[in-house]
Amino acid sequence: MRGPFWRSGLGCAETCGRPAVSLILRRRASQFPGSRNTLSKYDLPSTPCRTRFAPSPTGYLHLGSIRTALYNYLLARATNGQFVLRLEDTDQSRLVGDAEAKLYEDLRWAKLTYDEGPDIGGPYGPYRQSERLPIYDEHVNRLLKEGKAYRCFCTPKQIDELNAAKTKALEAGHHHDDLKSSNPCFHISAEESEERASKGEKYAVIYKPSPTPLQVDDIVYTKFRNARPESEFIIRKRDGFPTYHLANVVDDHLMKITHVIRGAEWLISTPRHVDLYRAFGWEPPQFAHVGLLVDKNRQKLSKRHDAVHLAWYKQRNIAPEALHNFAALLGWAPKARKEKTDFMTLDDMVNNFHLRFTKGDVMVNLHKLEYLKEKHNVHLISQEPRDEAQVKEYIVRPLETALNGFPMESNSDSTAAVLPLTPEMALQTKAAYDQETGTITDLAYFLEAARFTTLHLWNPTQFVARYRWLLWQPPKSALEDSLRRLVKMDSYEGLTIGEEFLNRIEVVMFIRDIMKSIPEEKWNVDFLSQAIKDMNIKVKRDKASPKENIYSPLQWALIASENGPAVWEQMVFLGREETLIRLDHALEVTKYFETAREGEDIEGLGPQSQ
Ligand SMILES: Nc1ncnc2c1ncn2[C@@H]1O[C@H](COP(=O)(O)OP(=O)(O)OP(=O)(O)O)[C@@H](O)[C@H]1O
Repeated sequence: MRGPFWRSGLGCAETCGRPAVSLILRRRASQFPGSRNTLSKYDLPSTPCRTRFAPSPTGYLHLGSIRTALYNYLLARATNGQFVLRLEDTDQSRLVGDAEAKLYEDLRWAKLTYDEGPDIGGPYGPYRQSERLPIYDEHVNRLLKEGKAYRCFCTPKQIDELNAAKTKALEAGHHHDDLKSSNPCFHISAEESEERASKGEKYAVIYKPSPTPLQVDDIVYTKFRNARPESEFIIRKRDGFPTYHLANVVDDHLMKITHVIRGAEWLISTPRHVDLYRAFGWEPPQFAHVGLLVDKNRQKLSKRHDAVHLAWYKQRNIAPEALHNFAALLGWAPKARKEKTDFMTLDDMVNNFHLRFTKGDVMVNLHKLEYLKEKHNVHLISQEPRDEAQVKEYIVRPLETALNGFPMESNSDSTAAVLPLTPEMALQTKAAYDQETGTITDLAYFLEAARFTTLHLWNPTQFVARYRWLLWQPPKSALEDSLRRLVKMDSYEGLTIGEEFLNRIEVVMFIRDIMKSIPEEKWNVDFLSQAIKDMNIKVKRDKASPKENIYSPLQWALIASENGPAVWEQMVFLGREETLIRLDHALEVTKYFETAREGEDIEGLGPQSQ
């Protein structure tokens, strides 16, 4: 439905007064006049602030709205003030059934506790706008009585016709301002207007704005004014509900809100709000219009555009604390340099809060979320005392789920086994992870692996998949598979297959023999790294083959992969006993394949494992 001509064309002004974002997004921050910051505005007020988060229940919370909620929460907490939740449910046509219940659930999950709200009440309730209609009526009547607004009895059809006429007139060269009050209802006398309303005729109420553009003092955008005076705008719709413009002004005033932190899509409408404050003779609150969070197409994250809601983050096991850091840092940063690199708790944020927000849209990059998730994990692990419930929820449980997705091979597994798995080979596994119950029995073991592997715990599935051979499963079937592939090749990296087999057998035997001579007490990173480097020099000197380093065959023998953490780190992690078992096993299995290959019993090497 198109709106009447006297509306400025701002979004769904015809239904609720909420702006269409695309219009606003095209207007970049740098285009806003008077955008120089003044420092004092960034400091926190010395008196308690009352802030509010006022979503509409027309969908679920997303990153953009939760960040706004967080900033308001932080300001209230940082000044010992109050954080108010208000439900802006005046756009009845867009209500989503379970949005309100979900809002409470999401805010609880996000740990953004509010002091007053629709579900808990408070001294300035009700906090659901649909329950405040008499309050808005009272204020609309006041503006009508004072001649600052007038009733429009036009039907939607008439409004469409008026709009069409206005478009035509503009096309014919008439100036926008000349047509401002060409609404016929503007000229209806106060008596007639009263009478028609009292007879039950449906009407909207239109505000007559100030003839000169008004200035907004904004913390982020400093002094802002629109180039033109405001067009007339609706403050009460034909269905009796107020538009956003009226409701937010009346509510913020009556609820004694001192600071309004909201998305920059509202900046352009704020002169209207300031105009209304003036009309009522009220002092406006302090505004801070924060940059919009946008996706890679520069589209505002919004319910209208199906931005991913909080459930997405919950499903990915993102802790609220990680989300706080992620959301807060999109357009704000703590003052102290050191803290920028640290993981912040909600309390840290409260203690470091200030009002210096960045201007302009902020594009959301989810990679940073992974980084913060990892930081949160590190925070959980290193915290003293540890919050065991959180460690369980965000580290242990996801790891167990990942581990259970990769069941350990058993001796009776006939799909891969050529050589029997000795019981000792499952040594590490049994100690750290109980496959029977699917639970981790030694978390420290996994944390240690996460410490020295490059792939951290933020993605446990990848972590476990990549390091399963190192973590809890000897690389038996993987070694066999790689050899099975090798015997079917003609050559391997410049060597014949026979030379490659010989090379592996020689190198692994050489390493194994030296490793066996290293006692337990010298089994540490320093000693092993030196020993392995020395071995490598020796092999390079003695062997004239192109495969003159020991790292690749060694990695392969230990974890059936040529990539991984430094081999000495792996050896220390596995321990002396397990390392020697693995080297023995790699040697045995390579010899076995070499014998079969020489006897050309390639097909008899057993079925391929998955
Ligand atoms: N992408 C965003 N960036 C910054 N602030 C946002 C963003 N989305 C919402 N907000 C702010 O969060 C608060 C609540 O938003 P609201 O419930 O209207 O969500 P919305 O997604 O903007 O909804 P709609 O799609 O209906 O416009 C408002 O102050 C709004 O300015």
